[in-house]
Amino acid sequence: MAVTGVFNVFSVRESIVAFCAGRAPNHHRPGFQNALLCSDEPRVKRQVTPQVTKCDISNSRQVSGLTVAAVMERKAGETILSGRLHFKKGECERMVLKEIPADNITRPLGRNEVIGLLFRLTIFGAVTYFTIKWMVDAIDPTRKQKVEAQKQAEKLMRQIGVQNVKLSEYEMSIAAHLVDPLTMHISWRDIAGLDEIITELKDTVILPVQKRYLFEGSRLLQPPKGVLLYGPPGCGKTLIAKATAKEAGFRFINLQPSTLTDKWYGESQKLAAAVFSLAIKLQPSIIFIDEIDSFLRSRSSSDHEATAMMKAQFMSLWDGLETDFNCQVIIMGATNRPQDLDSAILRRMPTRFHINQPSLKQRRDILKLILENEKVESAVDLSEVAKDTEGFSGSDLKETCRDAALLCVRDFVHNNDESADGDCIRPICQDDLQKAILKMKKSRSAGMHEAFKHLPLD
Ligand SMILES: Nc1ncnc2c1ncn2[C@@H]1O[C@H](COP(=O)(O)OP(=O)(O)OP(=O)(O)O)[C@@H](O)[C@H]1O
Repeated sequence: MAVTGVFNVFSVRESIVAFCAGRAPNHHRPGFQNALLCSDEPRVKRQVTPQVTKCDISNSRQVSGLTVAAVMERKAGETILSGRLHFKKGECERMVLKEIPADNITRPLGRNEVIGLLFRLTIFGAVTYFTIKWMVDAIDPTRKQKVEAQKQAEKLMRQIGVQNVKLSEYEMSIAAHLVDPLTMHISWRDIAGLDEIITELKDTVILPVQKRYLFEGSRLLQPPKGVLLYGPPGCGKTLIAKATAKEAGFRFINLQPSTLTDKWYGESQKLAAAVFSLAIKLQPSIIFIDEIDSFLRSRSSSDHEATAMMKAQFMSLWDGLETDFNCQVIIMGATNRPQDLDSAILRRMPTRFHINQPSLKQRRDILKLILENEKVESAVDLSEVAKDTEGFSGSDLKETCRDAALLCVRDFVHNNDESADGDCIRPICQDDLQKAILKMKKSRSAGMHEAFKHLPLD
């Protein structure tokens, strides 16, 4: 077996020693010394010349596999010999030595050497960086989720016609929550009984963005950067936010607070920053945060450090929007519990709309809208239904109408041939609506706990 090695060998005056790289000359291995001309014997000394081609090394196994940088100095300060030694078992096969002027060792590095060194360092750095990144990616439990989000985001960006906008990895994961305007069919027409709020929203939020030229000269008349919709559940807050985005032509980022809670330290802050940078890149845009109280509730000492930092960062990024007068990004929050919101957040949401339980007239309007395209008997008195649905939210009214319509289908299925034409389903009558109202009242009074009491727990 041939053993190839490059060795450091140097002589101090008349004695020649060999050493492994990184070892002091006098700490070399004995075997190495024997093999590598590291003796004061005249025979060996003679061999350390460029002319020597053969050398007996009985102990070569000790250096097997060792590669050592080689410098050989015959007489201190005079000439330096460097060479590559090739060993076969037991003997030195070839020894090529060439003379290097001593200056070459002490002179500063040349331009090409520096470039070469930098090149090697760059390659080494890049390889290290990508290896570490690959390892971190491999052990990241949310990686699959991130890849999915990225694909979804790319698809949505194409759908909303956003091109040539470069997004970071974090912005991509937020972009997955963009709402495709094509799938957003909500308009003002789909909201009943909230005309006053809609008019106010149009004037305070949409107008300053749509007719910017009217407001350009004034800092006072800028669109609000924060809008809060508050009121009981199911009364149309989300509906209003979506319709605002649709009617104003804003891009709509439906931000789920859970998106910002990442296991990895520091990731949440990067994601929070990405929400704002993405919204700015896509402006005019609305960042909609449903149940904003769950995310930006009053800060307390029991808050996790990462959560507290993320909240603080969210607020400071929000302030950034406030100071940029050309920025067309609005944060719209919806909550059922405004009292739980952090006061610093409330201050940033000066434009507030209270969307309360619908009044009698509002309920009538909502019922009319919900049943607009359904088959309803002409004798149905919606005012009567509105009276009987005191305390119902818009969502309850919708559910009631759905139940009434289902009663018609059920009747049809039980009393008729299923293969018959769907046109035979009878229209909704007053009685259906009354039954549905009763059912809804029952489930409302029972409450959630009662409703789930009898469900098995597993
Ligand atoms: N004013 C309304 N006009 C028409 N439909 C309404 C109205 N209010 C509520 N609805 C119906 O109720 C559903 C739920 O409304 P929405 O999601 O906007 O309520 P929300 O106030 O955001 O509720 P939550 O606080 O639980 O999120 C809507 O999809 C819609 O069908």
